[in-house]
Amino acid sequence: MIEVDHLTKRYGPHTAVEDVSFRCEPGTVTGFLGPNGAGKSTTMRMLCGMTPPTSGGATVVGRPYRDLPNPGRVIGVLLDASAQHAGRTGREVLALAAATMGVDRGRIAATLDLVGLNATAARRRVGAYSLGMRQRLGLALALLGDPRVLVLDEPANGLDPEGIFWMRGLLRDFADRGGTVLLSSHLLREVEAVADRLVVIGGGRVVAQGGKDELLAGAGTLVRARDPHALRLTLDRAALPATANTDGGFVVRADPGAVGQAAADAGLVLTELRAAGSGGLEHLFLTLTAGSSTREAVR
Ligand SMILES: Nc1ncnc2c1ncn2[C@@H]1O[C@H](COP(=O)(O)OP(=O)(O)OP(=O)(O)O)[C@@H](O)[C@H]1O
Repeated sequence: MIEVDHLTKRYGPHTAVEDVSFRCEPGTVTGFLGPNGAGKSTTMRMLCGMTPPTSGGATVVGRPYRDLPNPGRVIGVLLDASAQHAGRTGREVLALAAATMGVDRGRIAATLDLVGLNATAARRRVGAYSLGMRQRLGLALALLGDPRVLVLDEPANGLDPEGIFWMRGLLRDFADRGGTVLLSSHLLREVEAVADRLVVIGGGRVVAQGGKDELLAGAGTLVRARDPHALRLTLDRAALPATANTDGGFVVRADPGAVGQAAADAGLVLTELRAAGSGGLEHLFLTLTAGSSTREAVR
Protein backbone atom coordinates (compact mmCIF):
# COMPACT_ATOMS: atom_id res chain seq x y z
CA MET A 1 0.00 0.00 0.00
CA ILE A 2 1.25 3.47 -0.94
CA GLU A 3 -0.35 6.64 0.39
CA VAL A 4 0.67 10.01 -0.97
CA ASP A 5 -0.86 12.76 1.11
CA HIS A 6 -0.93 16.39 -0.08
CA LEU A 7 2.69 16.35 -1.28
CA THR A 8 4.10 19.69 -2.37
CA LYS A 9 7.63 20.47 -3.53
CA ARG A 10 8.92 23.95 -4.27
CA TYR A 11 12.31 24.82 -5.71
CA GLY A 12 12.67 28.53 -4.93
CA PRO A 13 9.75 30.25 -6.63
CA HIS A 14 9.03 27.20 -8.82
CA THR A 15 6.44 24.66 -7.66
CA ALA A 16 7.37 21.26 -9.08
CA VAL A 17 4.62 19.29 -7.28
CA GLU A 18 1.50 20.83 -5.79
CA ASP A 19 -0.83 19.16 -3.33
CA VAL A 20 -0.60 15.69 -4.88
CA SER A 21 -2.59 12.92 -3.16
CA PHE A 22 -3.33 9.35 -4.27
CA ARG A 23 -3.33 5.78 -2.99
CA CYS A 24 -2.06 2.58 -4.55
CA GLU A 25 -3.71 -0.57 -3.21
CA PRO A 26 -2.26 -4.10 -2.94
CA GLY A 27 -3.09 -6.21 -5.98
CA THR A 28 -3.07 -3.27 -8.36
CA VAL A 29 -0.79 -1.58 -10.87
CA THR A 30 -1.13 2.21 -10.90
CA GLY A 31 0.07 4.04 -14.00
CA PHE A 32 1.52 7.48 -13.25
CA LEU A 33 1.25 9.61 -16.37
CA GLY A 34 2.19 13.14 -17.25
CA PRO A 35 4.15 15.14 -19.83
CA ASN A 36 7.80 16.10 -19.41
CA GLY A 37 8.38 18.11 -16.27
CA ALA A 38 4.93 17.33 -14.85
CA GLY A 39 6.39 16.27 -11.49
CA LYS A 40 6.30 12.45 -11.71
CA SER A 41 9.93 11.84 -10.77
CA THR A 42 9.84 14.45 -8.02
CA THR A 43 6.75 12.81 -6.52
CA MET A 44 8.40 9.38 -6.68
CA ARG A 45 11.62 10.72 -5.16
CA MET A 46 9.67 12.23 -2.27
CA LEU A 47 7.84 8.93 -1.77
CA CYS A 48 11.19 7.11 -1.60
CA GLY A 49 12.81 9.55 0.85
CA MET A 50 15.27 10.92 -1.70
CA THR A 51 13.85 14.46 -1.87
CA PRO A 52 12.36 16.14 1.21
CA PRO A 53 8.87 17.53 0.56
CA THR A 54 8.09 21.18 1.22
CA SER A 55 4.85 19.98 2.77
CA GLY A 56 2.71 16.87 2.91
CA GLY A 57 3.93 13.32 3.28
CA ALA A 58 3.87 9.80 1.93
CA THR A 59 3.89 6.32 3.43
CA VAL A 60 4.68 2.82 2.23
CA VAL A 61 2.78 0.09 4.09
CA GLY A 62 1.87 2.70 6.69
CA ARG A 63 5.31 4.20 7.37
CA PRO A 64 7.36 6.98 5.80
CA TYR A 65 10.15 5.47 3.67
CA ARG A 66 12.85 6.85 5.97
CA ASP A 67 11.31 5.06 8.96
CA LEU A 68 11.49 1.63 7.30
CA PRO A 69 14.30 -0.30 9.03
CA ASN A 70 15.22 -2.30 5.90
CA PRO A 71 13.43 -0.53 3.04
CA GLY A 72 14.60 -2.88 0.26
CA ARG A 73 12.63 -5.72 1.88
CA VAL A 74 9.44 -3.66 1.73
CA ILE A 75 9.69 -1.49 -1.38
CA GLY A 76 11.64 -2.08 -4.58
CA VAL A 77 12.66 1.14 -6.25
CA LEU A 78 13.87 1.83 -9.78
CA LEU A 79 14.23 5.56 -10.31
CA ASP A 80 17.37 5.82 -12.41
CA ALA A 81 18.69 2.80 -14.27
CA SER A 82 21.99 4.58 -14.94
CA ALA A 83 22.72 5.08 -11.24
CA GLN A 84 24.84 1.89 -10.90
CA HIS A 85 28.63 2.00 -10.66
CA ALA A 86 29.86 1.44 -14.22
CA GLY A 87 32.93 -0.49 -13.04
CA ARG A 88 31.01 -3.24 -11.20
CA THR A 89 29.58 -6.31 -12.85
CA GLY A 90 25.85 -6.93 -12.69
CA ARG A 91 26.38 -9.79 -10.25
CA GLU A 92 28.58 -7.59 -8.00
CA VAL A 93 25.88 -4.91 -7.91
CA LEU A 94 23.34 -7.48 -6.76
CA ALA A 95 25.75 -9.14 -4.30
CA LEU A 96 26.42 -5.78 -2.64
CA ALA A 97 22.70 -5.04 -2.40
CA ALA A 98 22.00 -8.56 -1.05
CA ALA A 99 24.61 -8.06 1.68
CA THR A 100 23.16 -4.64 2.60
CA MET A 101 19.62 -5.99 2.80
CA GLY A 102 20.55 -9.25 4.47
CA VAL A 103 19.17 -11.24 1.55
CA ASP A 104 20.37 -14.80 0.95
CA ARG A 105 22.95 -14.83 -1.89
CA GLY A 106 21.01 -17.71 -3.40
CA ARG A 107 18.38 -15.21 -4.50
CA ILE A 108 20.85 -13.44 -6.81
CA ALA A 109 20.86 -16.13 -9.49
CA ALA A 110 17.08 -16.52 -9.29
CA THR A 111 16.57 -12.76 -9.63
CA LEU A 112 18.99 -12.50 -12.57
CA ASP A 113 17.05 -15.29 -14.19
CA LEU A 114 13.75 -13.57 -13.48
CA VAL A 115 14.82 -10.38 -15.27
CA GLY A 116 16.40 -12.24 -18.19
CA LEU A 117 20.08 -11.45 -17.55
CA ASN A 118 22.11 -14.58 -18.30
CA ALA A 119 25.40 -15.64 -16.69
CA THR A 120 27.50 -13.93 -19.37
CA ALA A 121 25.62 -10.63 -18.92
CA ALA A 122 25.94 -10.90 -15.12
CA ARG A 123 29.75 -11.18 -15.46
CA ARG A 124 30.02 -8.04 -17.60
CA ARG A 125 30.65 -4.57 -16.19
CA VAL A 126 27.61 -2.33 -16.01
CA GLY A 127 29.46 0.29 -18.09
CA ALA A 128 29.18 -2.08 -21.06
CA TYR A 129 25.44 -2.67 -20.59
CA SER A 130 22.85 -1.38 -23.05
CA LEU A 131 20.09 0.81 -21.61
CA GLY A 132 17.71 -2.16 -21.76
CA MET A 133 20.16 -4.33 -19.78
CA ARG A 134 20.55 -1.57 -17.20
CA GLN A 135 16.79 -1.44 -16.82
CA ARG A 136 16.71 -5.19 -16.30
CA LEU A 137 19.48 -4.92 -13.68
CA GLY A 138 17.60 -2.04 -12.01
CA LEU A 139 14.50 -4.20 -11.91
CA ALA A 140 16.54 -7.08 -10.46
CA LEU A 141 17.77 -4.75 -7.70
CA ALA A 142 14.21 -3.64 -7.00
CA LEU A 143 13.01 -7.27 -6.79
CA LEU A 144 15.99 -8.69 -4.89
CA GLY A 145 14.59 -8.04 -1.40
CA ASP A 146 11.26 -9.72 -2.31
CA PRO A 147 9.33 -6.51 -1.55
CA ARG A 148 5.56 -6.11 -1.50
CA VAL A 149 5.69 -2.71 -3.23
CA LEU A 150 7.39 -1.60 -6.45
CA VAL A 151 8.00 2.01 -7.50
CA LEU A 152 9.37 2.25 -11.03
CA ASP A 153 10.15 5.42 -12.96
CA GLU A 154 10.03 4.78 -16.73
CA PRO A 155 11.03 1.10 -16.41
CA ALA A 156 10.25 0.39 -20.07
CA ASN A 157 12.83 2.96 -21.23
CA GLY A 158 15.30 1.27 -23.55
CA LEU A 159 13.50 -2.08 -23.61
CA ASP A 160 12.73 -3.61 -26.98
CA PRO A 161 9.12 -4.69 -27.77
CA GLU A 162 9.78 -8.19 -26.45
CA GLY A 163 11.28 -6.71 -23.27
CA ILE A 164 8.26 -4.45 -22.82
CA PHE A 165 5.94 -7.43 -23.24
CA TRP A 166 7.99 -9.41 -20.73
CA MET A 167 7.95 -6.56 -18.19
CA ARG A 168 4.18 -6.24 -18.53
CA GLY A 169 3.79 -9.91 -17.55
CA LEU A 170 6.21 -9.53 -14.66
CA LEU A 171 4.38 -6.52 -13.19
CA ARG A 172 0.96 -8.08 -13.72
CA ASP A 173 2.08 -11.24 -11.97
CA PHE A 174 3.60 -9.22 -9.09
CA ALA A 175 0.30 -7.40 -8.57
CA ASP A 176 -1.80 -10.55 -8.98
CA ARG A 177 0.16 -12.07 -6.12
CA GLY A 178 -0.92 -9.16 -3.90
CA GLY A 179 1.87 -6.68 -4.66
CA THR A 180 1.44 -2.94 -5.13
CA VAL A 181 2.96 -1.31 -8.22
CA LEU A 182 3.36 2.37 -9.07
CA LEU A 183 4.93 2.96 -12.46
CA SER A 184 5.47 6.05 -14.52
CA SER A 185 5.74 5.83 -18.27
CA HIS A 186 5.43 7.86 -21.41
CA LEU A 187 4.24 4.77 -23.27
CA LEU A 188 0.49 5.20 -23.03
CA ARG A 189 -0.34 1.92 -24.74
CA GLU A 190 1.97 0.11 -22.37
CA VAL A 191 0.36 1.71 -19.34
CA GLU A 192 -3.08 0.96 -20.71
CA ALA A 193 -2.13 -2.70 -21.15
CA VAL A 194 -0.88 -3.23 -17.60
CA ALA A 195 -2.44 -0.64 -15.26
CA ASP A 196 -5.64 -1.01 -13.25
CA ARG A 197 -5.65 2.57 -12.09
CA LEU A 198 -4.29 5.81 -13.47
CA VAL A 199 -3.02 9.00 -11.89
CA VAL A 200 -2.54 11.76 -14.46
CA ILE A 201 -0.42 14.75 -13.45
CA GLY A 202 0.12 18.01 -15.32
CA GLY A 203 2.00 21.11 -14.18
CA GLY A 204 2.63 19.48 -10.78
CA ARG A 205 -1.06 18.83 -10.03
CA VAL A 206 -3.21 15.73 -10.30
CA VAL A 207 -5.60 16.38 -13.18
CA ALA A 208 -7.36 13.00 -13.13
CA GLN A 209 -7.25 9.74 -11.21
CA GLY A 210 -9.35 6.63 -10.98
CA GLY A 211 -9.89 3.18 -12.40
CA LYS A 212 -8.50 2.84 -15.93
CA ASP A 213 -11.76 1.48 -17.34
CA GLU A 214 -13.76 4.21 -15.68
CA LEU A 215 -11.43 6.92 -17.00
CA LEU A 216 -11.35 5.40 -20.48
CA ALA A 217 -15.12 4.99 -20.57
CA GLY A 218 -15.25 8.76 -20.09
CA ALA A 219 -12.75 9.06 -22.95
CA GLY A 220 -15.49 8.31 -25.51
CA THR A 221 -15.71 6.51 -28.83
CA LEU A 222 -13.28 6.20 -31.69
CA VAL A 223 -14.97 6.37 -35.08
CA ARG A 224 -13.69 6.35 -38.63
CA ALA A 225 -15.61 6.59 -41.90
CA ARG A 226 -14.78 6.14 -45.55
CA ASP A 227 -15.75 9.80 -45.94
CA PRO A 228 -14.30 11.70 -42.94
CA HIS A 229 -15.75 15.00 -44.11
CA ALA A 230 -19.31 13.62 -44.17
CA LEU A 231 -18.71 12.05 -40.76
CA ARG A 232 -17.63 15.40 -39.33
CA LEU A 233 -20.84 17.03 -40.65
CA THR A 234 -22.96 14.18 -39.28
CA LEU A 235 -21.40 14.40 -35.82
CA ASP A 236 -21.87 18.17 -35.78
CA ARG A 237 -25.54 17.86 -36.86
CA ALA A 238 -26.16 15.26 -34.15
CA ALA A 239 -24.51 17.61 -31.59
CA LEU A 240 -21.96 14.91 -30.68
CA PRO A 241 -18.75 16.64 -29.50
CA ALA A 242 -15.86 15.26 -31.56
CA THR A 243 -12.15 15.91 -31.94
CA ALA A 244 -10.21 14.89 -35.03
CA ASN A 245 -7.39 12.38 -34.43
CA THR A 246 -4.05 12.70 -36.16
CA ASP A 247 -4.86 9.62 -38.27
CA GLY A 248 -8.20 10.67 -39.79
CA GLY A 249 -10.52 9.26 -37.12
CA PHE A 250 -12.55 11.14 -34.51
CA VAL A 251 -12.79 10.75 -30.76
CA VAL A 252 -16.40 11.48 -29.82
CA ARG A 253 -17.61 12.26 -26.32
CA ALA A 254 -20.56 9.83 -26.50
CA ASP A 255 -21.03 6.07 -26.34
CA PRO A 256 -20.52 3.92 -29.47
CA GLY A 257 -24.28 3.26 -29.76
CA ALA A 258 -25.11 6.96 -30.14
CA VAL A 259 -22.31 7.50 -32.66
CA GLY A 260 -23.30 4.40 -34.70
CA GLN A 261 -26.93 5.51 -34.75
CA ALA A 262 -26.04 8.99 -36.02
CA ALA A 263 -23.87 7.46 -38.76
CA ALA A 264 -26.58 4.94 -39.75
CA ASP A 265 -29.22 7.71 -39.91
CA ALA A 266 -26.95 9.59 -42.31
CA GLY A 267 -26.26 6.47 -44.40
CA LEU A 268 -22.53 6.62 -43.72
CA VAL A 269 -20.16 3.66 -44.15
CA LEU A 270 -18.02 3.35 -41.02
CA THR A 271 -14.65 1.60 -41.16
CA GLU A 272 -14.16 1.64 -37.35
CA LEU A 273 -16.41 2.14 -34.34
CA ARG A 274 -15.27 1.26 -30.82
CA ALA A 275 -14.76 2.51 -27.28
CA ALA A 276 -11.78 4.81 -27.61
CA GLY A 277 -9.29 2.50 -25.80
CA SER A 278 -5.66 3.56 -26.22
CA GLY A 279 -6.66 6.27 -28.69
CA GLY A 280 -8.87 7.46 -25.85
CA LEU A 281 -6.05 7.37 -23.35
CA GLU A 282 -3.88 9.45 -25.66
CA HIS A 283 -6.74 11.84 -26.21
CA LEU A 284 -7.53 12.00 -22.50
CA PHE A 285 -3.87 12.57 -21.70
CA LEU A 286 -3.46 15.36 -24.25
CA THR A 287 -6.69 17.06 -23.21
CA LEU A 288 -5.98 16.88 -19.48
CA THR A 289 -2.38 17.97 -19.70
CA ALA A 290 -2.72 20.44 -22.59
CA GLY A 291 -0.16 23.21 -22.34
CA SER A 292 1.76 21.86 -19.37
CA SER A 293 4.64 20.44 -21.43
CA THR A 294 4.77 23.74 -23.34
CA ARG A 295 5.00 25.59 -20.05
CA GLU A 296 7.86 23.28 -19.08
CA ALA A 297 9.66 23.95 -22.38
CA VAL A 298 9.58 27.72 -21.92
CA ARG A 299 10.15 27.84 -18.19
N1 LIG B 1 16.52 19.60 -8.17
C1 LIG B 1 15.71 20.42 -8.83
N2 LIG B 1 15.89 21.76 -8.78
C2 LIG B 1 15.06 22.61 -9.43
N3 LIG B 1 13.99 22.21 -10.17
C3 LIG B 1 13.76 20.89 -10.25
C4 LIG B 1 14.60 19.92 -9.59
N4 LIG B 1 14.10 18.69 -9.86
C5 LIG B 1 13.02 18.86 -10.66
N5 LIG B 1 12.81 20.18 -10.90
C6 LIG B 1 11.73 20.77 -11.70
O1 LIG B 1 10.53 20.21 -11.22
C7 LIG B 1 9.63 19.98 -12.30
C8 LIG B 1 9.16 18.54 -12.28
O2 LIG B 1 10.24 17.71 -12.69
P1 LIG B 1 10.16 16.12 -12.70
O3 LIG B 1 11.50 15.61 -13.07
O4 LIG B 1 9.54 15.65 -11.43
O5 LIG B 1 9.13 15.88 -13.89
P2 LIG B 1 8.74 14.52 -14.64
O6 LIG B 1 7.25 14.50 -14.71
O7 LIG B 1 9.40 13.36 -14.00
O8 LIG B 1 9.34 14.78 -16.09
P3 LIG B 1 9.96 13.77 -17.20
O9 LIG B 1 8.79 13.04 -17.77
O10 LIG B 1 10.56 14.71 -18.17
O11 LIG B 1 10.94 12.89 -16.52
C9 LIG B 1 10.36 20.39 -13.56
O12 LIG B 1 9.98 21.71 -13.89
C10 LIG B 1 11.81 20.34 -13.16
O13 LIG B 1 12.55 21.26 -13.91
